[in-house]
Formats: sequence, C-alpha cells, structure tokens
Amino acid sequence: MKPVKVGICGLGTVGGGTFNVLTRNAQEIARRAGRSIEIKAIASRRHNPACDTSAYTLQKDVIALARDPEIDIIVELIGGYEVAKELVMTAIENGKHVVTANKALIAVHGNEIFAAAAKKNVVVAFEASVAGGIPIIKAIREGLAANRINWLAGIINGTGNFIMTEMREKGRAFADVLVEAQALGYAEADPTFDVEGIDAAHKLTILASIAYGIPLQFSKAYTEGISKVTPDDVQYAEELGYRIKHLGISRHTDKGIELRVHPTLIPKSSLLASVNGVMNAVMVSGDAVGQTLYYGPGAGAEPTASAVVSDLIDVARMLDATAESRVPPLAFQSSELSETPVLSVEDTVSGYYLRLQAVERPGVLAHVTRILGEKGINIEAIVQKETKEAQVPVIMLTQRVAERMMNEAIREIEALPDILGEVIRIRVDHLAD
Ligand SMILES: NC(=O)c1ccc[n+]([C@@H]2O[C@H](COP(=O)([O-])OP(=O)(O)OC[C@H]3O[C@@H](n4cnc5c(N)ncnc54)[C@H](O)[C@@H]3O)[C@@H](O)[C@H]2O)c1
Ligand SMILES: N[C@@H](CCO)C(=O)O
Ligand code: NA
Repeated sequence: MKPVKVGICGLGTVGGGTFNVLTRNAQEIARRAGRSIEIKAIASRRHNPACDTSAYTLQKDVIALARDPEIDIIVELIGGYEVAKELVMTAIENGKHVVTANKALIAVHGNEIFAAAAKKNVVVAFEASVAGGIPIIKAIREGLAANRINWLAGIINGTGNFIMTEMREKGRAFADVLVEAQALGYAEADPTFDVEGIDAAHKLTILASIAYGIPLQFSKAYTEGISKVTPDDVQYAEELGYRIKHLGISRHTDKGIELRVHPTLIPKSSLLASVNGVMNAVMVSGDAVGQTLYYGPGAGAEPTASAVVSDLIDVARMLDATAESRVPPLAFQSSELSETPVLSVEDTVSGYYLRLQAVERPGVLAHVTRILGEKGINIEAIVQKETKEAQVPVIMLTQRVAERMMNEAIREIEALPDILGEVIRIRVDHLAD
C-alpha cells in the first residue's frame, strides 16, 4: 500500500520523541498499520539535539506544512492556542488528518475543530492529550463503549503529582521540584497551567465529553490548584488515614455532570493513593464493567510519543474508511451529543477536611460543632493538636454534604471571634460508586 506522509510541527519534547519512535520502530509500525508512515517534513522554531534529523531540512513555517499537497497527516506538537488552532484549521481545510497532543486546544476549541473536520471528512486524533502514554481515550471511547459511565477520577497532571510526591516523601520545597519537572520536559510552557490545575481541567473536560457524550465545556470546569496545600495538611491527612492527591473528578449524577479539579483526600488504601511521581492514573466506573483503573506515565518525550504514534497508526488504518465507519471524536455520534448540564461546584457533594485555627478557650469547639449541626453536616472526626501556643489547630472530617451548605457553614465559622483567619477546606472522596 502507498506510504502515508506525515508533517511534524514542533520538534520539542513530544515532537522529538515522536520523531525518534517513528524512526526507530518504522518496520514494526508499518507491519501494524499496513503501510509505512513516512516523515515528509519537519517544521519547528528550534532544532532538537535528541534527534538525528540530518536527512531533513528543518523548516520554520508550520502553516506551510498544512498547505503542502504531499502531506497526508499534520502532527501538531507546538502547543498553545493561536498558531496551533490556525495550523489545525488550515490542515483540515486542506483535507489533511490531524494528530495532536494539545489538550488546551481540544478542550477550548475542540467543538469547532471537530465540526470542521467532519465537513472535510478528516480525522482529528488526540490520545496524547490526556494522561500522556496511557491509552485512556481509546479505553473509554472504544473499550468501554457498552457502558453507561457513572464517574471517573484521575491523577492527570504528571508535573503536579511529581511535585506533591517529592514534597511528601522528601520534604522538598515546591519551587525546587517544579524546576526539576521543567528540566525533565514534563511541565507546560506556562507551568501555572500544571500547578493551578488548568492542564488537569483541560484533560478532565475531554474525558467527561467522551464518557458522557456532551460537548466540550472547559469554561464550566471548577479548577483549584496545589499551591495552597501545606506540609501540615499533608501530615494531618496521613494521620487520619488519607493521602492528598490532585484529582480531576467527573460524576454523572441525577442533577447533571460534576466537573472539578482540586486537591482531594482519598483513603490511603485506594489504588490512586499509591500513584506517585510523574505517573498518572484514571479510575473509570461503568455500569456493566464496574471499576477499572488505567495507570502509566502521563508525561515525557517517548511516553507521549507512544500515544501520538498510535494515533498515526489508527489514522493510517482508517484512510480508506468512510466517515460513518470511523470512531467519532467524542465517542458518541456528533448528532447525538446530550445537553445534560454541567453542575456548578456549589451543587456538587463531597466530604470535607477542615483545618481551623482556634483560640485556646473552653467552648470554642462547641460553637463550631453547633454551626455544622445546624446545617445538617455530620462530623466524622475531630482532632485538636497539642500546642503550648495560645491558639490551636483543629482538624475535622465531615460526611458528604452539598458544597453550598459547607460554604455557608464556613462563612459562619470564620465569623466566630475565637476562630482566627481562614478555614482551610480540602474535599474528601472515597472513590466509591
Ligand atoms: N511534554 C509533555 O510531557 C507533554 C505530554 C502530553 C502533551 N503535551 C503537549 O504537547 C505539546 C508540545 O509540548 P512539548 O512539551 O513538546 O513542548 P516544547 O516546548 O518542548 O516543544 C514545542 C516545540 O514547538 C516549537 N514551536 C512552538 N511554536 C512554534 C511556532 N509557532 N512555529 C514553529 N515552531 C514552534 C518550539 O520551537 C518547540 O520546538 C503541548 O500541547 C503540550 O501540552 C506535552
Ligand atoms: N504538563 C503535563 C504534560 C502531560 O500532559 C503534565 O505534567 O501532565
Ligand atoms: Na493518553
């Protein structure tokens, strides 16, 4: 069969890994795809010393590749929104298939991109965009296609998990670990995307759309990062039998779909609690299959390239298929996407870890527990830390309650004269059906 010709746009961490995997495993890839996958051209602002590109002339203009009539598939690995969108839309207009690792682009502009691709009868594949090397999109879109998905929860930012793990295990400082994650090529161009949960929210948006058949709605995702998690909270959580993980959680409830990214206390015995370093893992619960878990490297050059190249093989295999026989980008037929609402975080329900700073005086705790009781919030545990100071940290765990109710309670507790400063709150999830 005729070889399929690829244009690689962006030769950074992922582009370099993709070049090397495509070159090194060319024969195996051709045996799987049924035709060889040839790199026709490479465009990037910078050269990558990890790649031997001596057989190519490195071009600078990525858009020119999207217009090159000899290229069948554009691989978008430049990242960002503007140029990447122009590149992908130009490729589609020119009848080219697209493979991308860009979750920001898909989460924010995916609806428009998929509509344009459907008109032109081309495929836009994006397995590398969520959880790097883990084939989680394929697993939900195809492997679990029989199920009504109930919920999914995952550690889907490698940089954030790496930082949290190093802080907990080695007591390292936040900034120092972030610099290492950047040097290893894990972090986004703007690392606040990793640290503030934006990258995880991009990925969760994509997963929820595939799981429930809803349009991409990044703007409705609730996003909270890891920068406010203190070593004290990590330690208190451990003492109570929990570990703090930065999770993306999406549940299909009777009222709508929860879409939220935040630090979460999960039981130490949960499988997700032992996912460390740059590793990612996603739990998916389906009505037929029950709970399933997908684990693997969520960032890095070749793990991400593994997903990019497997998408290339998928596209190569589908070249002669009609539009109707292809797997739809969001798993459900595009005419069948549902309008189930995405819930505001105030309407979501979870348990809470609360940490308050109280003046050491009789009766203070009674005021706090009265406020919680009036709101119907049940307390599971209270720990008052020993201290010689005039103020003491008090830690509480509550049962599940609507966030709106918890917000009201926290406002009232903060107004008590003997409670100092903010009440720190971290959501608790037992990851159960
Ligand atoms: N690094 C990872 O582990 C990882 C994992 C999964 C997904 N991603 C995604 O993959 C994409 C690429 O990430 P990366 O880590 O490889 O980034 P990177 O910064 O290492 O590489 C980007 C490359 O694109 C080039 N480039 C950027 N804008 C360009 C332009 N306008 N014209 C020409 N060249 C341009 C840069 O010179 C660089 O070589 C991003 O969307 C990122 O979110 C990265
Ligand atoms: N910056 C991302 C890259 C993988 O998408 C992460 O750390 O997970
Ligand atoms: Na993936």
